[in-house]
Amino acid sequence: MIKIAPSILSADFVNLERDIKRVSTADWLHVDVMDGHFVPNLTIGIPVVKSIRKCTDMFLDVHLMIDKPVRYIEDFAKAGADLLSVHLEADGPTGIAQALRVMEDCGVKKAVALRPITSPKAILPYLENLDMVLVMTVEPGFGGQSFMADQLDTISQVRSLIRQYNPACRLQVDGGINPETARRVIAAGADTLVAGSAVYGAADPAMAIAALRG
Ligand SMILES: O=C(CO)[C@@H](O)[C@H](O)COP(=O)(O)O
Ligand SMILES: [Fe+2]
Repeated sequence: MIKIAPSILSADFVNLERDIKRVSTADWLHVDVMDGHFVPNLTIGIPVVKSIRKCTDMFLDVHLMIDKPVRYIEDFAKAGADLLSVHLEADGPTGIAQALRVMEDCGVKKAVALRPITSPKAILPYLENLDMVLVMTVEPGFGGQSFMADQLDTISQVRSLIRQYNPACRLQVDGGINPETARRVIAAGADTLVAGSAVYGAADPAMAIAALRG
């Protein structure tokens, strides 16, 4: 079952509540948190997630593009995140394992994310314990970038590891997703699609969400 997660990075932040309601036909809401260190951009943090939680019942999928994320897992969980993704490049193996343990203790779903450069095999130490793997199909940091087709092979490899070690784990892709790239990533094994500009750049976001489902 394909899930669509519009990224509010492409929403109008002055009218965030209105823009969240405009994507209510989607399955999840994707929230991009950037710290200006792990990626060269600053976006939103804990207080905004807390406010979003008050204005929607949608599943909040929070993509943490921050260094040493273990420091903030509990805060994001308390703010109302349903799922947290931590980048494997954002800390050493001990820090990542700790972050996943805190997620478990807080009762949020657990995901790891991969930059395009990172080998699919890097997920192996964690895979059996994950709810989702996020494969980036652009360099993290900004919305509106072009899809990196060479990531299709990474998606296929992650899908085969998931099949082998944890078939219930979801496979999310993020970056440059539109109806055409959606078709290609689904064929490669993705089941959860993030889309920012393709949804919020459309005159009718509900139609754009339907188009992504194929
Ligand atoms: O995590 C990120 C960017 O780092 C994404 O979630 C983007 O916000 C997706 O935007 P589009 O590529 O769909 O415009
Ligand atoms: Fe994202």
